[in-house]
Amino acid sequence: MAKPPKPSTVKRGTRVAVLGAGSWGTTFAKILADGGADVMIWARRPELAREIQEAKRNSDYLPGINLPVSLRATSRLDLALAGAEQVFLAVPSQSLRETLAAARPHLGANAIVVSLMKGVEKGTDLRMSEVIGEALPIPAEQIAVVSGPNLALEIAKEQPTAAVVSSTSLETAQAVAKLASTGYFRTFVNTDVIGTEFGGVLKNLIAVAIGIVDGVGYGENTKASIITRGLVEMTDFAVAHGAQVETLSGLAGLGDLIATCQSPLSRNNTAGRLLGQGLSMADVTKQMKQTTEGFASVGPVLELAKAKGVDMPIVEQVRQVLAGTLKPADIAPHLTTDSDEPQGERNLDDAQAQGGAAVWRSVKRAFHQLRNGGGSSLGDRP
Ligand SMILES: NC(=O)c1ccc[n+]([C@@H]2O[C@H](COP(=O)([O-])OP(=O)(O)OC[C@H]3O[C@@H](n4cnc5c(N)ncnc54)[C@H](O)[C@@H]3O)[C@@H](O)[C@H]2O)c1
Ligand SMILES: O=P(O)(O)OC[C@H](O)CO
Repeated sequence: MAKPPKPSTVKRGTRVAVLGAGSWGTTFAKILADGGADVMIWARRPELAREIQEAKRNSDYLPGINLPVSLRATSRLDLALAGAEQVFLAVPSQSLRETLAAARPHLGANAIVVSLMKGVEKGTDLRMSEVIGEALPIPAEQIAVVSGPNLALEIAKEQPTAAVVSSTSLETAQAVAKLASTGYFRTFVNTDVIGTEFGGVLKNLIAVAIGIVDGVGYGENTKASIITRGLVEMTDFAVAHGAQVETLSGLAGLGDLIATCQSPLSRNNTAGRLLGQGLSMADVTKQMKQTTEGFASVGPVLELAKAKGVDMPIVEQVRQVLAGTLKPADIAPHLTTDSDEPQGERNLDDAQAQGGAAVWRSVKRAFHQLRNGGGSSLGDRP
């Protein structure tokens, strides 16, 4: 068990709101309350708000977890948002826009708005911070995102972990990180919002692939190959969209990839396993009681990849399994390439051709830094 949190007096009592009382919203509300903030969580369903407010429990999403006595809950957005200096969003990605439309009239002009979500909006292909920027009249400097190896139930049990808070404004990232830190939850900061968000989105898709091969009955070699090649896919994609290479090897990339691919607690991993066992996408969706972001993200991610000419064989095969056009057992033999010619493992020449000189320079810079043991100016830092 982690040491009890020692909240700093500076942040004690800061008013914050958490919108969304599923597994991650409730767990994050606990982190913030344990860190000393004055937290009100908004649940869409009044009966859930009542359970959290009165019993300090969320039995559907976090069975067996006692929530902090200081945590308050409501099903009224106006009450949740009144006076909130920081607002944390943890609804399913596809419902963010409607949640923001309802929240907008009650939001303070200076409030920092933080996405805890790991999805891309269908139809617009926008990241969550981009949806927030479109839907709310606030500058990018007031928007932040949190990502990392953060399986909610483990954290709710106070098993220690870490995360990254990212904002184009380092000051904003630090203000959020200060509130969202407690004895069992350590937050780092960076300014690479693109890399931090895409890390969380993309690892979900690789975790679905891992679940699929697990469900088929393949072993550790297959999974290790997919994780390793998956990280290459994630990195190529994110860098082509402007991310820093080092973010993808940090908590929001590799860290989250490991956690999600290894854990049966992961919904994406679990959903993949059901697919691998032969269930259709429709049956898996019916069976999953919680949000499986990977299913909704696969289309938008492949569209974004196509726009930048990035090859994503693993994600493409996940799409085919979801569509029912590829047998789960056939996912592994196709992992590397359509070509009969052997390729260099990192396919840097491909990355150069696909992503252009900027990608190539970025990759070379990261390797140079690694070889020289140098730190990165933009990687996760305390
Ligand atoms: N659970 C985790 O371990 C975890 C960790 C990190 C990030 N995330 C991310 O957090 C986000 C939320 O995930 P979660 O695990 O809390 O999901 P969840 O399924 O546990 O909970 C989602 C909550 O949103 C509510 N909801 C559903 N539709 C809604 C709508 N239209 N409007 C408002 N509320 C609605 C649900 O009632 C539920 O309370 C996802 O993007 C997920 O990737 C989850
Ligand atoms: O349960 P998943 O698959 O949505 O993953 C939860 C978190 O994103 C893990 O960091």
